[in-house]
Amino acid sequence: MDTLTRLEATIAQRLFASPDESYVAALKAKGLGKMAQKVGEEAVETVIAAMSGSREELVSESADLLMHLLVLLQVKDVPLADVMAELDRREGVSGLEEKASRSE
Ligand SMILES: N=c1c2ncn([C@@H]3O[C@H](COP(=O)(O)OP(=O)(O)OP(=O)(O)O)[C@@H](O)[C@H]3O)c2ncn1[C@@H]1O[C@H](COP(=O)(O)O)[C@@H](O)[C@H]1O
Repeated sequence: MDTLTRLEATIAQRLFASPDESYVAALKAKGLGKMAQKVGEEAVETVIAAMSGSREELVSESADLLMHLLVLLQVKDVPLADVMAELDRREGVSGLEEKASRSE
């Protein structure tokens, strides 16, 4: 099982833990608005790290971003597999476009 899939399963469990014991449960208790806001904040921090931070900061902020995105997807009942399928679909589409442009 890959890291994101494992983390998705952990988050699914922790959403029902006590907010006193779990960051994920505490975030959920703050509501959808706060969960969405965190994705925005972590995205901005990732951009700042890319523009003016170290490689280490970029890795760390990217991890925060992916983790908070997984929380948001989970509470919106969107499995990570659906996002992966969309990426696979695009890869297929762009592969076809590439083939078509080569045969022109
Ligand atoms: N990967 C993470 C992870 N990445 C970041 N964070 C938390 O995300 C928060 C982000 O920090 P911020 O300074 O942006 O947020 P904050 O200090 O809480 O401030 P606010 O803006 O929310 O008020 C920190 O509190 C980190 O501890 C994470 N918390 C948990 N996980 C994973 O989620 C699993 C479940 O965690 P629990 O729910 O705590 O059991 C863990 O096993 C980990 O694998």
